[in-house]
Amino acid sequence: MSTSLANRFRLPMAKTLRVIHLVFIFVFVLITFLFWQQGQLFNQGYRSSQLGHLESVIARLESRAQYKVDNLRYLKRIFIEAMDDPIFPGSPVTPWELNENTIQKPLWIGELPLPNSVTEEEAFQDKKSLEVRQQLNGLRKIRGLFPLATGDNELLADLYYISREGEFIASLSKKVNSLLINSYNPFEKQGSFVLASPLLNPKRAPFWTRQNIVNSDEALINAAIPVDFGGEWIGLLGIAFDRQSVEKFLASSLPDGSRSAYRLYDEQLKPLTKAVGAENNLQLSAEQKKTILNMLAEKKRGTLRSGLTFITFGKLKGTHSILVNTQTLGQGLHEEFGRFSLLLVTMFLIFLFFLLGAHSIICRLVRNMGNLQREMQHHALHDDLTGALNRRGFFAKTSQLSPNYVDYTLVQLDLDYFKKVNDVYGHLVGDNVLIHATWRIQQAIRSQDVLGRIGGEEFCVYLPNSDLKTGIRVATRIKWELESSALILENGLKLPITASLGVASHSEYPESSLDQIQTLADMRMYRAKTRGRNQVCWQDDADLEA
Ligand SMILES: Nc1nc2c(ncn2[C@@H]2O[C@H](COP(=O)(O)OP(=O)(O)OP(=O)(O)O)[C@@H](O)[C@H]2O)c(=O)[nH]1
Repeated sequence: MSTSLANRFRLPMAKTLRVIHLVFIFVFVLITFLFWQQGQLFNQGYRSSQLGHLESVIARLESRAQYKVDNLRYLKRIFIEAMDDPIFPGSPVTPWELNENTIQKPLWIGELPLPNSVTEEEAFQDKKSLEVRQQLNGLRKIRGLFPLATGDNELLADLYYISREGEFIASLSKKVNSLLINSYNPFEKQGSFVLASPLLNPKRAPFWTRQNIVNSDEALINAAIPVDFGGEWIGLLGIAFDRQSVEKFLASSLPDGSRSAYRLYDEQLKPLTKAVGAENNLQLSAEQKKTILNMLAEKKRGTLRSGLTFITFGKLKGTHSILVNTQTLGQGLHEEFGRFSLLLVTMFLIFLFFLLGAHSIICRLVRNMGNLQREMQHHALHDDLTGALNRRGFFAKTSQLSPNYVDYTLVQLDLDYFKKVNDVYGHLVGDNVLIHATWRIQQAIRSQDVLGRIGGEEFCVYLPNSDLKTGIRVATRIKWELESSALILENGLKLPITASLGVASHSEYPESSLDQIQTLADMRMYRAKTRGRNQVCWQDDADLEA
């Protein structure tokens, strides 16, 4: 089919496909936007739910911390009252309390490596011995309360008292004692003691401190309250938490069924505990720490998405610590928001699958329809036997071409004695002669020339940009091509093929239409027949008679 004819059918199909692509792109963008919007809502919901969890843990931690501080206040009162308690007036300090081997005992008296510390012997020989005894009375009284503080309430387990002069340290457990001693740094003069001074703490309020433990990464968290007696600051009453007890404390504050990992950090984001809750060994990177600290400088709580991990963080009041919650994608998917998000993603994928499927089916249908249409068009314009243009196709094509070419020439040709071929050898051989003749004619013409089978054994060749002379030359070449190539039959017999040709050119009658030129060529072809066949005729009767 010629390109212009083919284009007539290709263009609408390309246009239809373009419209289909656009419609599908529009649907895809619209639905993706709706899913994205829904995803944003889920995201916001997830953020606030994570913040809500964090808030609840922070609230529990703060209330537990407050509870401990309230108890410290209460114990301080008992302690001071007990110092004046006449129950043990002037009672001697029993030797086991002074013996260093008694360190295993719940109430241990030892010596902190304070500069200018007073030795035990000195403490009980000079005037200070009374004061020491008074303090021991107070501690005995508090110790009397220890049995009441068993079970879940571990408040008193890590309770300690340090006299201001560092003469003794006393607590329930040997572990806390040794941690306190190890965390003590005489050169820094102990943060707790500085913060307990009346100058820095005129209200004598409880406070929290963090002490590094020498030769380890661990730290001790202290809730402490200054103790004053007789108008003088005499020591510190406190509760010490080592890492395990802080972790226990944190774990007991987590909401039931939490799928997140919580970790407590100090103000510089140095970890105070291991991760507690759902297993998650995430280490905050330097970049993440920087971002979190920057965000915390502006507000108390925040969230951060880091890869597949979601981080929520918030400051704790009073304790100078930061609680960080991390949730991995896997952990999040077990929660309600995670399940909804998974459902949303699955629905989107299903939608995408169906959209792509529908798009491919519709495009295939349109292409098939286009191909079918092209095939039908091809059949409508072409001869099935020879593949050349049929009468309709030939005139459709040449009438399209002729306005572009001022001069054109037509060669009309008719095979000679074709009826005989059919009659003698049968129609099949007749068909083969037609196919063979078409092929031979095509050998004799140029690619821009148009060949059509316009009747049974009748052909017409359109020669664009050609005058009569050229037409005669081409017609003679066709005649020669046909007569010089007989069809070889199955039995080896050579079947000669000849044709009578009539040539007419538009240049002869410039005012004539294509139909008129074709009629003229046809008349000349008949003249060639009557003059004996197998010849080219380009003249009219008048010319011949002349
Ligand atoms: N095998 C075959 N024969 C065809 C086809 N189309 C037309 N014919 C036959 O072609 C023959 C044409 O015969 P005529 O018009 O008498 O022409 P002719 O026998 O070639 O004689 P002249 O043209 O005078 O030389 C007829 O017998 C048609 O049946 C075709 O597609 N296949």
